[in-house]
Amino acid sequence: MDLVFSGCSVRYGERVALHPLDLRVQAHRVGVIGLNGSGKTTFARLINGLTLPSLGRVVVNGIDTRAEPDRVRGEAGYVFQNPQNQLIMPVVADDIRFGLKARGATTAEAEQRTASVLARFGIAELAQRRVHELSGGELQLAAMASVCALSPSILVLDEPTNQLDLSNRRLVIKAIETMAEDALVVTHDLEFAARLPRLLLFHEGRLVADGAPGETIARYREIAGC
Ligand SMILES: Nc1ncnc2c1ncn2[C@@H]1O[C@H](COP(=O)(O)OP(=O)(O)OP(=O)(O)O)[C@@H](O)[C@H]1O
Repeated sequence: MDLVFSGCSVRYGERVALHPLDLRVQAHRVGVIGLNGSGKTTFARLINGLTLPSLGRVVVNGIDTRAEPDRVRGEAGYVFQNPQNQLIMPVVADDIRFGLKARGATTAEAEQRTASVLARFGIAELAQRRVHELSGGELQLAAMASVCALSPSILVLDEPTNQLDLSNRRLVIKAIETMAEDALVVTHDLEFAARLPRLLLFHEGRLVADGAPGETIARYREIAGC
């Protein structure tokens, strides 16, 4: 991925969620850590134009998020913190097909790509399952499959291991670590963060560290006082 943030800030009324940020991220994998409310999700949402900067600009693989919102959504897929809010159809395979057809796939293409992405994430048996009956890990994998079906170059994942048991957590981490797409992961899971090559640390809406996991997590522990 090649992300360029230039003088980029986000305000919600009087509240500054992100102070002016100048940053370039050229990486295959990057993690984002920080305390609750530090600006991680705000930062992540800028990448596919879900949030637009109040000032400045964000350019993702050469695409300006404000100028070309549709293109940037195709380039960067976003997996939400609560995947049950993301899967809008009641049945897993229908949700994936729906997304593909909404982007112009024929019925045959949608069938083929749905089967292939479910197989890729090892969840072919979930095709006909009802979304609201899935476990947390199954839901997370289904949401990732649904986004990857649309062939983004970058996947932005907001707390993908949140509330997963050890076994589902391992499955989801493996899926992220082995995917060909670039991935930017917002996480409170420091064991997982430590496996990523580069971490960004946010504090009170500012980027306060950017580097290898050891030093960045150490800085985070100082900030958190533990
Ligand atoms: N839509 C919104 N309207 C008003 N304030 C918002 C909105 N979204 C976020 N904020 C505020 O912006 C700040 C940063 O929020 P953000 O969600 O980016 O933090 P975060 O680091 O992702 O937190 P968490 O770890 O709790 O998910 C917080 O003070 C939050 O209350």
